[in-house]
Amino acid sequence: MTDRVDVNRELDCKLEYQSFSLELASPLETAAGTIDSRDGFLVRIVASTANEDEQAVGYGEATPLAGWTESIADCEAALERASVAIENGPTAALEAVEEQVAARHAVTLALADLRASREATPLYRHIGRGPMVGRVPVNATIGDGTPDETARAVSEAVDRGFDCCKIKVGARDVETDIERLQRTRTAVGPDVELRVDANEAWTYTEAKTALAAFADLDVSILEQPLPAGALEGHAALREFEPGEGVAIAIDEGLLEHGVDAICEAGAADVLVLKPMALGGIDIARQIAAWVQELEITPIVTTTIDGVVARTGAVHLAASIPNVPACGLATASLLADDLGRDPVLLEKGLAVVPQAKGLGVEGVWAE
Ligand SMILES: O=C(O)CCC(=O)C1=CC=C[C@@H](O)[C@@H]1C(=O)O
Ligand SMILES: [Mg+2]
Repeated sequence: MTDRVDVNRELDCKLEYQSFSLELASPLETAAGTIDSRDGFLVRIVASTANEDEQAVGYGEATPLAGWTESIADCEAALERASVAIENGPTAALEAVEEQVAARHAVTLALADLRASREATPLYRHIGRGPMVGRVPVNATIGDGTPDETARAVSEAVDRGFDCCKIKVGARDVETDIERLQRTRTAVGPDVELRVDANEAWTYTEAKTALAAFADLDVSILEQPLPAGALEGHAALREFEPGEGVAIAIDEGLLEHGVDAICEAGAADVLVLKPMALGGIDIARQIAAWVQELEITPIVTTTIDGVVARTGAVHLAASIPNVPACGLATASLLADDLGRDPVLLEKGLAVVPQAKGLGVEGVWAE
């Protein structure tokens, strides 16, 4: 992506940030704990350009998540440094947030939004230079629950038009998780794609038990069954015959090991890309292009973010050729948001904004 290098086009940039706190509509229960609110920073970069009458604005979002990114305090300190450094141009601002992934996500997104807006191009075409894309497929995200609650939640998502659902597992014993998936498969029939995400909860033995049962239930993807460190274990699960047909996805492990080590170990069929945790949509996009060449499938997900980061992730997904259903339908998990959502959901598809830049408006509190 050109943005990683050519960052000094704007003159007289100003970077400001505002803090926010968003409650979830109902807490998302996972094996790694409960997510009940999302606190972070909305970033705005305003640039004057060589043409004196012209002013361009870009928005970014830094929404740290414990265990995935820097802390809120470190994120704020990085944004504060960037707000000073930007007097010396965008490169200096980027250097100030280089080590803090959520802060870097916000600054790079704001710059990309600003530049795409000035080009009068939707963000996904600015970053990908690819064809027009109208929609990207998305999955519903279903938290932990009893077998009954799970079957009901998935059925409701299917009624809302989703044909792919990702279910959180690993918070209960493996037998109960298998029962949850059995009950769900019976309720929704064979045509709905079911994925599961264990968030590192299982031992190798537990993962094998689950995998064999999930193969019988036509589960398509098992995400991060083992601790992030267990690359060899994930590689062995890919070869485990009773689990054939279930793809193994790495999520947390990508942050710990990087792409090279995962490929070398043969640990993944699928990589989950969270731009907030990776340091920006530019980095996530580079990883997507790289792993597609190695026949690993990239999937984009949010970290349950506000509308600015979520829409950035939708543009990222739209810039990746043949991307499968992505974890981008997370707006409804929030009770409140930073502004109006420009991304409509239609029958399990996110409608990609075609306005210039991100296409997010009215988020800045004056
Ligand atoms: O992928 C999705 O459907 C939505 C995003 C999602 O599941 C997650 C977001 C943030 C933290 C995690 O618990 C979780 C994940 O592990 O993928
Ligand atoms: Mg995951």
